[in-house]
Amino acid sequence: MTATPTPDPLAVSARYVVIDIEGTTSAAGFILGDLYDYARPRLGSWLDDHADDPAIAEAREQVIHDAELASDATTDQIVAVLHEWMERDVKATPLKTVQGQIWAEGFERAEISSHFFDDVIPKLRDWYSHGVRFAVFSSGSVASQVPWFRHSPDGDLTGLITEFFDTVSAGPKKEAASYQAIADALGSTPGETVFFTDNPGEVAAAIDAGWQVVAFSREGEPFFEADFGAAAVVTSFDDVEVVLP
Ligand SMILES: CSCCC(=O)C(=O)COP(=O)(O)O
Ligand SMILES: [Mg+2]
Repeated sequence: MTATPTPDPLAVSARYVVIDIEGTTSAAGFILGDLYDYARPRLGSWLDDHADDPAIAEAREQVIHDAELASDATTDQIVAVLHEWMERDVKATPLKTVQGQIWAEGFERAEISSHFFDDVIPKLRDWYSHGVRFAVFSSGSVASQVPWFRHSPDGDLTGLITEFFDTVSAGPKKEAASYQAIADALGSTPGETVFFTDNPGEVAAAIDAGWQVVAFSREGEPFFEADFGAAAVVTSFDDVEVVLP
């Protein structure tokens, strides 16, 4: 019997691997299920109880602006917009700010936990042990990214992550300038930095910034078998081998 040859892993030479979360390290269904279900009924009271927090006040103003609500819009009106964005998984920064604070409290209370595909954590640990360093760039706010990695099913992973970036600290994920800002913050060059993501728009922006990109096409995820343009496409972290330059 002839054995089916195992394709060689995709070889990537990089100092920094910057990772997206939803669709790349973790299932969209888990985030849109467990996490969204946790946030949805808590949005209104969170907005009211934290009205003095400048980040929440700004989020409120941004929703009013983006959804063209009246300047004196009620909390219920704002929550209706947030619910509608959640329905469509719109990656709007004000939504991510409010969700992120709610989730951070949920993780702290052990009422929610995170999810990683089986192939992810062993590879993060292996590459880290060989000197590769990691950063996160997600639409989810840094306030939620940190506990997401701290409360993984395999323990605290935050020691593996050099820095966390979101759309507030780095900028929109579909703009090349955001990737330049991240490389600058990491003290890395675009050429020695690789972005792992599932989103074709993010693939294009990172390539525009001169980064290496690995596109994740995972079965069951929103961008499975999408057109990833010039990027190398894989289905799992097991399909990749990252080595230092
Ligand atoms: C930190 S868990 C919540 C992640 C989230 O809200 C999100 O929108 C993730 O989107 P990504 O940019 O990682 O695809
Ligand atoms: Mg994603």
